[in-house]
Amino acid sequence: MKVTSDWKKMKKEGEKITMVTAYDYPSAKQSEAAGMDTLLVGDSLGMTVLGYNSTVQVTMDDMVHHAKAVRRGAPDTYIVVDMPFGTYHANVDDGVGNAITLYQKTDANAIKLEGSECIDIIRRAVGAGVPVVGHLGLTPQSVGVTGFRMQASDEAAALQLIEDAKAVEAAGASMIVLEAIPSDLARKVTSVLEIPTIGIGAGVDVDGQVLVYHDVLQYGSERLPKFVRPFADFNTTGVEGLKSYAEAVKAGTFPDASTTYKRKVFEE
Ligand SMILES: Nc1nc(=O)c2c([nH]1)NC[C@@H]1CN(c3ccc(C(=O)N[C@@H](CCC(=O)O)C(=O)O)cc3)CN21
Ligand SMILES: CC(C)C(=O)C(=O)O
Ligand SMILES: [Mg+2]
Repeated sequence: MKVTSDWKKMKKEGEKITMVTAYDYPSAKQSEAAGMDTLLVGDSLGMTVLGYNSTVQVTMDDMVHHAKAVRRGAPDTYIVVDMPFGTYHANVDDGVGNAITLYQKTDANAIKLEGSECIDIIRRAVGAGVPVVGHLGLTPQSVGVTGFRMQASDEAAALQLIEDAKAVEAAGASMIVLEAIPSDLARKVTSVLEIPTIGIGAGVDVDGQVLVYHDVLQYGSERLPKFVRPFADFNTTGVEGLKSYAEAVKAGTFPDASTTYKRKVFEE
């Protein structure tokens, strides 16, 4: 299993970092079997597995519940877990307390929080021994303010994002997720930081990539963000499998001898 200090080393050696979200025992098991460098228990689980229209409804209890299942499915993989909306903005003390609670209850390797408002929380959480991952650009917990669209598209916003990234690094973060930003900005941020950048909709000139499990496999998610390339089609194969099952039941061909207990309990 990777440890927090490996991320900077991989960046230095130019080895790309692979990350995918995982939300439960089977997605974690598959991702570990696929050899992912790291898993993200993303608050996107609110949308992909709970059916909400944003991540804003996701609670601390939801994150703990799912992250514990992911740890059971991927005991030997570095796991990052998202701090959910509303658990780190009221004040610094509660934010640090919630970071510690989430880390301790889930046995994750790091927590992730969105934006540059929370520099003090990052510094104190890292000081308390909790590895932290930052997240800049499109920060979905602010969907009501920004919408789900590309961020930092003018020069002033791009320069601000570079300053924010430096501040997140200086506060002690060990990686930064860059979501939905122009690729030349992502390249610039990547070149000025020592910690790796993990892109999602940030182009190829970053230190690693993350995608949502359900987008990679086309599992339930219908409208894919622009930056997704699907690598399998479980929407099709899954529905085909279920249809075949229903047809076999209707036709009386399932169950058959091989799926039926043979023991007789009544005299003929
Ligand atoms: N399944 C899934 N995949 C994700 O990558 C993801 C989630 N869910 N939920 C949380 C956020 C939301 N994300 C998104 C969603 C859409 C765009 C997107 O490509 N939007 C279009 C249109 C935006 C508009 O309305 O103008 C774009 O071209 O930017 C980007 C990120 C990324 N995250
Ligand atoms: C898309 C990634 C970066 C995320 O934060 C999530 O899945 O919640
Ligand atoms: Mg998230």
